[in-house]
Order: sequence, then structure tokens, then C-alpha cells
Amino acid sequence: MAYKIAAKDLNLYYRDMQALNKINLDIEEKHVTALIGPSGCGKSTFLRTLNRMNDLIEGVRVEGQVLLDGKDIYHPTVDVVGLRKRVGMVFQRPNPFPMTIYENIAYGPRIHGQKNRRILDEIVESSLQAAALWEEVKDRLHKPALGLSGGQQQRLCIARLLAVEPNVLLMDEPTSALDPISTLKVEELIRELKGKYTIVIVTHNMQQAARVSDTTAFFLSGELVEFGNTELIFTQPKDKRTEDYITGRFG
Ligand SMILES: Nc1ncnc2c1ncn2[C@@H]1O[C@H](COP(=O)(O)OP(=O)(O)OP(=O)(O)O)[C@@H](O)[C@H]1O
Repeated sequence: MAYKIAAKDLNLYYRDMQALNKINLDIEEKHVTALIGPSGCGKSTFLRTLNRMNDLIEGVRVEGQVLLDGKDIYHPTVDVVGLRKRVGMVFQRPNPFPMTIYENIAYGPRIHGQKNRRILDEIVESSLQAAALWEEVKDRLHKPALGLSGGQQQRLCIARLLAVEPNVLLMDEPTSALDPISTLKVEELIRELKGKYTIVIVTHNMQQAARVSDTTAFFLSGELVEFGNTELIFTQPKDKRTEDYITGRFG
């Protein structure tokens, strides 16, 4: 089995408060892994450890390792900008730049040195195609991205990530601000993208975890309680706490 990411005895502290406790979790390549658990259990914190987004928060201390393709991303020589290009992130609220649709997608490749207009045109088209947005926006590429609907903006943010050719996509409750139809479109997109990318998604929505993920990890109070095949977690959880959570007894 090919593991894209492996957390090894991972602890994370916000100053004196320990938010992650000895997390050991292997994330399979080109699969969707869902992180579930009640509010405050550490799902988002764990997600952010996977591309070192927590580095941006003052007072954070990390112990243990996160291996990406077998190499520790916390090693002092790691280029964090390069890491975040390989491991991109989508947030709860779509956050397009206040620019045109075209410029939103071309921005990343330009920063990474791509100046050729023809190549940029191709990247913009292929990224929007891959994010299932091309047909809806191909006639308005030079209009402001903020004029798109919330669901379209979220798919644009995914297209923006794809433009810099990542391997891993981290999604922190990517549909929590979207209506049901936009949510289904993003879920459909996630299922399409998993053939090519390793995806880790935080969700509060059990049905969503069941619909989109292959593997599910249940967190509680900073600990990983149970981890395994999504269908099994939802039908035959091994731990009583997992069962209580998925049957809605708490959280
Ligand atoms: N920037 C921060 N500074 C200090 N404590 C934080 C910070 N971010 C999160 N925490 C704390 O760490 C713990 C885990 O939070 P985290 O946001 O990872 O949980 P979560 O499971 O994603 O919750 P939610 O589902 O509500 O988003 C919580 O106790 C939270 O208050």
C-alpha cells in the first residue's frame, strides 16, 4: 500500500495547551481521507500540520514527524513555499483574490516563474476544466472572480490550487458555506479529483464523509480514536466513542 503522508507520534501545542496528542496516521495516495469529530477535537489543527500552516500561528510547537513521500516536512531544510505548492489548501469560505477569474488561476504559475502567455492560457483552461468550472466561466474569464456564486468561487479556489500542480489537496470544511446543490457539485469534483490527487477533507457532515471518502479518521479531544475504511467506520465502528459520535449521541 502506498502512503503519501504519514504522521508519526505527532504532538502539537498552542503555548501550554496540547491540541494534538500522539497522532499516528497513514494517508493513502490518491484516496480521500475524511477527518471527523466534534468541534474543538483538533481536526483543523491536524489538517494544518500537513502543510505547516500552523507555522503562521504564534506560540505553536510541533513534536514528532509528518512524512510526505517518506521525507519529514518539519526538517529544518524544508522549503515551506515549495511544500505548500505540493500540498495545497482550500478553506471553509471561498477566498478568491479580488481579480479576474483568469488572473486568479494564472497568479500561482506566474509567481513560480511562468511568463509565457500561451502556456498560461493553457494552464487556466486545463485547471478550470479539471475543477469542472470551465463551461460555466469560459465566456467571462476576464470578469471579476468575486462576481461568481459561492459554489463557483469554491471550485475556482480548487482550480487555483490545481494550476500549481500539487500532489495533495487539503480541504477544511470546503462546503460548509455552500447551498446543497453547490455542495453536491464540489463533492462530485472531489470524487473526480481523487484519481489524480491525495485528498484530506475535514467535515462536520457525516453524510458527506460517507459520500466522498475512502478512509475516515475520528478525532476526539486531540486524539485519534479510530481510523479505517469509511464504510466499516460507519457500519461497524470498533470504539464505543466512534459509535456514539456517528450515531449522533454527542458532538
Ligand atoms: N490559533 C489557536 N490558538 C490557540 N488555540 C487554538 C488555536 N486554534 C485552535 N485552537 C484550539 O485547539 C483545539 C483544537 O481546535 P481545532 O480548530 O483544530 O478543532 P476542530 O476539530 O477543527 O474544531 P471545529 O470543528 O470547531 O473547527 C481547540 O481547543 C481550539 O480552541
